[in-house]
Amino acid sequence: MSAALRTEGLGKAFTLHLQGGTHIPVLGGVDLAVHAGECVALWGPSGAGKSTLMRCLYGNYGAGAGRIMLRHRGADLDLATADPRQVIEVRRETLGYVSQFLRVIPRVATRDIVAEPLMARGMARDEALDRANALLRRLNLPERLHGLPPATFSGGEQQRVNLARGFAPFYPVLLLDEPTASLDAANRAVVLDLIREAKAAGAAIIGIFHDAEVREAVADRLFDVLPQQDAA
Ligand SMILES: Nc1ncnc2c1ncn2[C@@H]1O[C@H](COP(=O)(O)OP(=O)(O)OP(=O)(O)O)[C@@H](O)[C@H]1O
Repeated sequence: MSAALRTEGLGKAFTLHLQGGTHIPVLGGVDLAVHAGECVALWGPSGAGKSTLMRCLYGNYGAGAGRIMLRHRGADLDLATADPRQVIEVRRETLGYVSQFLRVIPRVATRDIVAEPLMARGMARDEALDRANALLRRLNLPERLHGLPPATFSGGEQQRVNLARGFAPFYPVLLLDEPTASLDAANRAVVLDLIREAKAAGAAIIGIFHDAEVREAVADRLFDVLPQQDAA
């Protein structure tokens, strides 16, 4: 069976235009393949490029080299060369991303932020809000907060809003950047269950998990991200 997501020779470097054009190679020759129902943990020292790889996979950073082949609508699509319209469609249907920090949309209530990706797929508003509230409850976010914009929420509360939004629809490929970093033990356990359920439903998951307990609980294998100076 073909991988849900695979990279071929993926490379990424940054050029610091304000620092005399300093060139920083971060990723080179990355060949990663993740299949349905498995969770791969990115592994490597601080600064190796794990978050950069995640952002390339989601299309937030353009790839400098190589291909990012995503199984989308039954065919392989190269995200490295996909046009913006395709990227929007891919993010709606196939590829989810729970980043470390919630990007707060001013004045939008928490339950609407969580329900939005469901409605984008055509779910009726009432049903989407029910699912949003249920997930927020499961993540122990107090009911009184569901109707408020999350701008003033604590770090852990915002992370749970982000998680509820990321797990609300089923994504065949899900990227998780430190999904439990700001959470207490009880909520960490809920997130582990959500990850296990997504895997059981067939999601291919790529994660950065600094917490060893979390990593050992959900990751099927590690993928080494090597600092470029070491890899050269
Ligand atoms: N937008 C950017 N512009 C310039 N350099 C960047 C940019 N983003 C990341 N880098 C550099 O790329 C390297 C890899 O950073 P990245 O955040 O991907 O590492 P990481 O493996 O996720 O680290 P950590 O485990 O500490 O979070 C670092 O040297 C960082 O300074």
